[in-house]
Order: sequence, then structure tokens, then C-alpha cells
Amino acid sequence: MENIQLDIRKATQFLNAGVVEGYESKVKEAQEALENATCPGNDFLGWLHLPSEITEEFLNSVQAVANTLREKCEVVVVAGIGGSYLGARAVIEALGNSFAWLVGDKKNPVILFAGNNIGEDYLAELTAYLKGKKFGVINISKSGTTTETALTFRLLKKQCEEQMGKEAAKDVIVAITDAHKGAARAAADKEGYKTFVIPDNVGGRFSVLTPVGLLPIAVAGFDIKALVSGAQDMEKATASDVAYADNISAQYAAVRQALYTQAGKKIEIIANYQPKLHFIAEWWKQLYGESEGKDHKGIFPAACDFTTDLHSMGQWIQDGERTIFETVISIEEPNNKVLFPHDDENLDGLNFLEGKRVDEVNKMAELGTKLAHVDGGVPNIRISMPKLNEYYIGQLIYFFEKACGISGLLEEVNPFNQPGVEAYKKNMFALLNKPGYEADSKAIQERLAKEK
Ligand SMILES: O=P(O)(O)OC[C@H]1O[C@](O)(CO)[C@@H](O)[C@@H]1O
Repeated sequence: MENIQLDIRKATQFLNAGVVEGYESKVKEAQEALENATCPGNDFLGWLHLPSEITEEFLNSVQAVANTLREKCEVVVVAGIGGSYLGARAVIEALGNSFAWLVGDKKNPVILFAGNNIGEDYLAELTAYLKGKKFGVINISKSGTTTETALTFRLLKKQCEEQMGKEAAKDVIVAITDAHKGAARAAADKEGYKTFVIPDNVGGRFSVLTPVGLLPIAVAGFDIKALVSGAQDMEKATASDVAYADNISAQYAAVRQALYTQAGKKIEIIANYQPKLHFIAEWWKQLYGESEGKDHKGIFPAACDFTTDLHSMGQWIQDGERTIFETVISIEEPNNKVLFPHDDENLDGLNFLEGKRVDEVNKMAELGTKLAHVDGGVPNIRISMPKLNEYYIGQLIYFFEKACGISGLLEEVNPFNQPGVEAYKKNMFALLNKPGYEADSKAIQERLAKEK
């Protein structure tokens, strides 16, 4: 089986000759620090060899629970936020029909995502939609204390029990959480829900290949064995004994750090030419943003869907401040075939495209954009995937995770913590007078009074 490919030639032309090659020893150090667990954040390296540690037996146990939910539910709500949600959504949306929730073919339950915002209308509309439906809930929270997810779970648990009865609800509520602590664990133990554990040494944003991602993906009807097999092959392809020049995670980590430190490229735009990849970019944004944005450093991870955003952000990318580079994920062969139709009137003058595959037009849009953006001073990195399927998405996930670990260490930060996200939570709890936050509440009220 082929692997996904990385092409950095249109990025290295913005760097002095030999710069990426010059990163080899630093990359080796980073790889060794990961392998020997001597890097900062070394208690969160469970993702590193996760694919090769996954057993058939474990995947069967995830699939069995997924099958129960598939049999019993017409809708399954995945409640989680950040790393406890984005990986599952990324894979499900990339593999699913773009109009899945409208197709309603009853082959697969409708998968909905919640617990990722505090929108009152969102929750009101969700609970209204679920009224009278046979629905299940996968409650995902590593800490078990995340407000967005806990709030949503309270609402859904109550509704599920009211609609199905407490006993039947137990068969369709699954918790994925810490082995011992947190509210999600306590509720699951008390009620007797089926549970899966998020390993202590796997951070949220690296958890898609644990039940956090695997269970919802299996419930949606996708092949988790193929997904894991892709990740396993990429674990081998990016291992530290693979030659630097052939190791795509090492090369990607090095080129993006070189662009950042030596060419002033502070923003990386991940771009796709298939709208199904939108949430892959959202997952990637958290992976890189939470891993690298610290100590007042870090490439800002941004995302665009092309060609859509070429008609909105294209001007800025072509002509705005030259602080950006682009990383394009390109799918070589789409899963469907549509030909450009003939039109007798030819009012739009597009009959010259008649009979061509739509993807050929898309590929020329991609090539034309690459040339234009490179001419405009935007370095271009290209990741190509032979097909959009479970196996190659598994490869892509691990490729990005491995590169992220290396890149964060090259940047000399701890890539595996996220202390910055606590600041808003602390203020929110102080403003809401959460017990235990009395001093913070007083201080924040005084500050607000002064700022009036
Ligand atoms: O799984 P949890 O503990 O609910 O956390 C969800 C997300 O929230 C964060 O902790 C940030 O607030 C992320 O790192 C994590 O992915």
C-alpha cells in the first residue's frame, strides 16, 4: 500500500539552501527525547506508540459497543469538546456523505455533536430535535469537569431517561473518561453505564485513536481497523530510525519551523480542496495551536476551505502581509465521478470543459492557486492522500501527531500541556461565583467596577 506523500519543494525555495537539511541533528535530538521520554511533558507520550499497541481484541470491544448503539439508536449524540470531540468529527465528516443527516437511509444512526459550546439556542434546538427519537449519548471528557460537556450531558441524560426509562437509557449512554476521577466517571459508575478509559498519558488532542475517536467513528459505520492500520503504517514510516530525508513527519516539522524562524512566516494556513476535510483542519488547529502556542511563541494555525475561501480570503492570501505559508491537503482520487455537463446555450462559455471530470477542474484550480500564491510570496507545502478512506486518514492523523511532537520540541516548548486555556475558565467561574473561587470572584468584580 502506498503512503501519503509530502512535497516541500515550493516551501524550501523561500529558505536559504540547505536550511531544512541543517535541521537534521535537532530533529534527531527531538526524536530521541520523545522515544526516551526525556522531553518536557514526558508524562503525556502515550500517543507515540499508541497505534502499534492497539490490539484486535480492544478494537472488537469498541466495535461491540458501537454495534449496540447502532442497533438501538436512530440518533447518537457525541458530547465532548476540543480533543474530546474534534478527532471523531474530523474523521466522520471526512468519510461521511456531505448530506448524511438529510439522506436518512437508516443504515447508520445520525451522528450529532454537542457539548462543544454553551449556545442556549443550540441546546434548545438539539433537545427539541431529539424529542420522541430513540437516541443515545457518548459522553466524552477526560477531566470530567468541562462545563460545556457536563451541561450538555445533564440535559441529554435527563431527556434520554425520561423518554426511554432509566433502565433502557443505561444501554445507550456510554462514558469515555478518566479511569478513576471526574464527574463523568462518577456518574457512569453510579448509573452502571458502559465506559471506556482515556489513558492518563494521552492528552485530549492526541486521543483520536483511543475510544474518544474510535467509538463514535465505529458508531457512524466506519472501519476503525482500517483507520488504525493506516496509523500503524505511518508509525513505522515516521519512526526515528527512518532516514531524515524520507521521514515525512520530520521533514514537515523542520520546514515549518524553518519558515517560522528564518523567513518570518508566522501563520500556517491549512487548506483543502474537498469540503469534507473542513473538520480535519479544525482538529489540526487544536493539535498545533494547543501544542505550540505558548511562552509567547508559536505558528498561528489557520484554516481555509478552497476553492470556497479563495472567493473570500484569496485576496488576503495573494496580496496581504507576507507572514503566511500554506499547507495543502490534496486527495488524488475522489470516491465519486461527475463530469462537466454540456449546455446547448453555452451562456457561461464553459462548454470547453464539457466531459472533463469535475476533479480535473479542481486539480487545475489547486495547481493554479499554488503557482499564484508562490509567485505572491506564500510558501506551499503539499500533502497528498491517494484516496479519502479510513486507511489514509489513519496515516494522516499519525503523520500530523508525530510532526507536532517534533515541531514543538524544535520550538523549545512543552508540546503536551495547555496551561493557557485555564485563564478563561478561571474568570468564568469567578464571574459565576463557583464555590471555591470566592477570592477570584471578589477580585474580578472589583476590577470590573474600576473598568466601568
Ligand atoms: O476531555 P476534557 O477534559 O473535557 O477536555 C476537553 C478539552 O479541553 C481542554 O482541556 C482545553 O480546555 C483541551 O485540552 C481538551 O481537549
